[in-house]
Amino acid sequence: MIVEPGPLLAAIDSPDDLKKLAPEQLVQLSTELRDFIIDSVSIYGGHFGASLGVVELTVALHYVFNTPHDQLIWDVGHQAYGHKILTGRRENFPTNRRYKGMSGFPKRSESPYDAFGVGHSSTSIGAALGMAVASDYKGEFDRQHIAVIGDGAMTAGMSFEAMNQAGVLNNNMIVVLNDNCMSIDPNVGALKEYLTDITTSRTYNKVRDELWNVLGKLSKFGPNPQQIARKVEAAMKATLMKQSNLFEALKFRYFGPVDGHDVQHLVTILNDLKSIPGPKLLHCVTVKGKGYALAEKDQTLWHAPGLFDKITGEIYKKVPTAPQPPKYQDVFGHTLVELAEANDKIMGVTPAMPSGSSLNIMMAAMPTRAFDVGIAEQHAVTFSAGLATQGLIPFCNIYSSFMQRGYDQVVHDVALQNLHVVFCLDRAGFAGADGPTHHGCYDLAFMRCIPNIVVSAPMNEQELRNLMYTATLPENAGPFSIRYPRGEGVMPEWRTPLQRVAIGTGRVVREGEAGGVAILSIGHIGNYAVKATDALAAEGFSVGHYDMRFCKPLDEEMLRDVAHRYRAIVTVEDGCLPGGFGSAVLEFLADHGFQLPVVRLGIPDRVVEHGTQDELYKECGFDAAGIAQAVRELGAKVTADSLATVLR
Ligand SMILES: Cc1ncc(C[n+]2csc(CCOP(=O)(O)OP(=O)(O)O)c2C)c(N)n1
Ligand SMILES: CC(=O)[C@@H](O)[C@H](O)COP(=O)(O)O
Ligand SMILES: [Mg+2]
Repeated sequence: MIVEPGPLLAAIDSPDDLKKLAPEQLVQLSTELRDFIIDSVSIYGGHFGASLGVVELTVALHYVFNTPHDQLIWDVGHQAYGHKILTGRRENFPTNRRYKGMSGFPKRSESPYDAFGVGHSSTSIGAALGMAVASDYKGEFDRQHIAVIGDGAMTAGMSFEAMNQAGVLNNNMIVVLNDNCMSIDPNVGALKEYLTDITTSRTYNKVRDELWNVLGKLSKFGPNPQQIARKVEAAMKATLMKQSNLFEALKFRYFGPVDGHDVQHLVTILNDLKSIPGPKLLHCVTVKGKGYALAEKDQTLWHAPGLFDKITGEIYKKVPTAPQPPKYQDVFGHTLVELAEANDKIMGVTPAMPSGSSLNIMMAAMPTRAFDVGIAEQHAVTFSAGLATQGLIPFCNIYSSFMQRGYDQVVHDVALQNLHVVFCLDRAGFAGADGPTHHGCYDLAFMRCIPNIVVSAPMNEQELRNLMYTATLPENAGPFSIRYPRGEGVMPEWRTPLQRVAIGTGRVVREGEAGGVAILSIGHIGNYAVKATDALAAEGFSVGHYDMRFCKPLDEEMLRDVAHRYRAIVTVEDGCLPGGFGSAVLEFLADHGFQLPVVRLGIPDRVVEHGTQDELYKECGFDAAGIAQAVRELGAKVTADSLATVLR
């Protein structure tokens, strides 16, 4: 189905076309842009509420600034659909987030208007500052640098690290704070409360009105940035000094709060800000999901709802014909509550992903024992370390790719002190449509090189439950990592009794013929190996399959048996090949003098783009067909090699 743009939007192929419109037309354009986003996301999917909330901001920013010469950086980038539509990519929306199609996030290789590649949050201010400093260094003093950042993303340390530097430099940059009081779930923390206080404070509203009166009068006398800036400063000092302002304290000039849905007012303000030198912050108040009533009402559900009927609001779900396996995240959420009911030391921690991780189940059941710490992965890890020093057992649940942010804390705060923190790394392996920023490729590799830590991955729901239980036992009171992928497992009946797993032991899934090929897998991807061995068995090819379960410590006894029994090994992991599980197996074999051939299947050493998980497994050769083919080829090779040896 083709989504038809309204007449004004249809005429816009780039921001140059937008600039031909009269300011009064921007309201109509915003309506058309919003309709186009609603139509497109309902049919093709993607992130929803965030883009609806910044429609007017997007129009105003591209109307006022000379993009891409002026650099516009979207934080996270899940709100940039309007930006993509106005910058020549309207017709690409049928391919949004699809295999080989348009990325769901701004991406430098996709468009010159995408000034910075994003997906992870809280990078925009630092990137904009770097660009601003570079512009000044190169003598490009006419360039503007604009970071658009949400109130959720603002809570991260990175944002404050960047503002801390920007505040004492005089580079030309504007931070647009898009404050909708929401992260994916409701935003949390003292900063959120502070922003709400400013928004509702009478003093600030008075300041805002006075300020813009001053600016309005000044602009009649023509553009004289220094003069305007000095007068604005004086006006602000007179009023703002009466009440401290966090951003002012960081030496940003603070403007707002303003209505982020008043497009014409935004145009006026942004035009004024253009001529004020130095770091500035414009605080815009917006509504996530604006213009689609259901999305305004349940903002978490409509953050990324999947396909839906835009008239009825029905979100399409597959109707199951038989009991379905649960999502791993839900097995985590329910099992954690079950464990915590039996053990009062257990706590839960998530950096801003209560719904995505299903920690919200524990937050509802045990509000004093489960914490959303905001978008703050580093802090989530160190906070967990602090809890652990006091004898508690925190389950710190972080998406694998976001854990990249908390790596030093895992090493320095947890592992070096051998603290009992359980890391549950959700979305490990290919994330799917979110693409390379969100694929959890590296955790097996970056966890297994850390001393003291146990690195594990369950092949199914029962294994996840058992590993979680095992991780709480006193004999395992050190760092313990459990990784599992996005989506469903394989066991509709998953509420199995909790059983202890011996650390560093694998499971025999299928015995193969001696002298043949063995598959060693880790984690959920082992289920694809099961399909491969079934297919091979049907061809009369007997293959062994071992679910190794632990990447560290490896099951050395099992590896020795395998190395003696089989003539070749295929390793399979939904993680990067350099340094990952296959590498660990190779290290073991080399260290112990085994010389059998090994083929490693996993995520290659290149950027793998977005697509469904199955499309990406196939592309990288470790879907069931790819695994079976690797076994056939290796089997044929070792047979040919041994024949050649006999003949020699
Ligand atoms: C480092 C990191 N942690 C977590 C996320 C997941 N995430 C994506 S959007 C989002 C909420 C962002 O809230 P805000 O910046 O206020 O934007 P809004 O969705 O409200 O427009 C979160 C937690 C992420 N992308 N990056
Ligand atoms: C933009 C972002 O980082 C999140 O919205 C992410 O897309 C959520 O991923 P899940 O859908 O896997 O929870
Ligand atoms: Mg927000």
